Amino acid sequence: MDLLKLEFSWLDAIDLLIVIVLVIQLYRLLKGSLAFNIFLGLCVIYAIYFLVKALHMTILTSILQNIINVGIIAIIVIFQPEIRKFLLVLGKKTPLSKDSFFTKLFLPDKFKSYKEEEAIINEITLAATHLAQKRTGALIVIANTYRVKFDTASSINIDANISAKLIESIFSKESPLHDGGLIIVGNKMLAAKVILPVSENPNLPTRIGLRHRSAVGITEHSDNLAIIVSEERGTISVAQDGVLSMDISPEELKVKLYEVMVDGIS
Ligand SMILES: Nc1ncnc2c1ncn2[C@@H]1O[C@H](COP(=O)(O)OP(=O)(O)OP(=O)(O)O)[C@@H](O)[C@H]1O
Repeated sequence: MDLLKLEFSWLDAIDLLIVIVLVIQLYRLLKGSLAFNIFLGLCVIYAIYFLVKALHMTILTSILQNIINVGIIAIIVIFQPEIRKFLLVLGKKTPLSKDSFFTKLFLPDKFKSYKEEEAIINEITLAATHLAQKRTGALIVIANTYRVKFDTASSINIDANISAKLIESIFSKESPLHDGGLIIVGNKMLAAKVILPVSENPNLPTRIGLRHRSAVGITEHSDNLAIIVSEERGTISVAQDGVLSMDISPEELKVKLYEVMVDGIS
């Protein structure tokens, strides 16, 4: 009997832990995005529903019950990109995902490739630092998958190795490729002059323009990291998960790039 009780309490603890982890993941995913406000609105509706139910207010309870029933479908439609991303994050943390501890343990040759990634990180950081010093605007997207979707109508395919000098020349004001974003996937620069989706998040600072807004936009529904060099202020910023971290140092940029390109954290 006691054993049964113990088992129950363990299960309860695990249950609670899983719920906490899921809520934290959900919070991290939605933080700073428009969906976060919708999420808060839904929490308020749920809270009111439980309150009126506890108070036995039958009419209000049945109205809210109906709203919640329809709301499940609405949630799936509204949060479709977030749900997709949430599942992606969960998949990444499984023991068989490509960046997991177990995979690295049994596939030690993954470690060998870090040298190449370190070199790439240094090149990108160097380029961003030089561009910031020269107050040359730039927008670089580090995409985590080859399936990255971007508008190809105006973009130019490059498929080149990553080098600081090439990145700097792409964004130099005389270059025909300097407008728009540069897409990097793995160890290649895939395309330049890419038009990115502009974020409609009303919580972004009003002083930022389209370069920063489109950097946020491309990270809102995908696993990308976007690096922005401000032409106006000569500073480096990054966008990730729809959140903009402004005016970071080259060292901080390096850490971000490590997280994305080596640790596979996003
Ligand atoms: N949708 C877009 N996708 C990619 N790049 C864009 C997009 N819209 C604008 N840009 C780039 O941003 C440049 C304009 O930047 P703008 O001054 O509006 O932004 P900002 O965030 O204030 O940046 P900065 O601090 O460098 O001035 C354009 O010349 C173009 O290169």
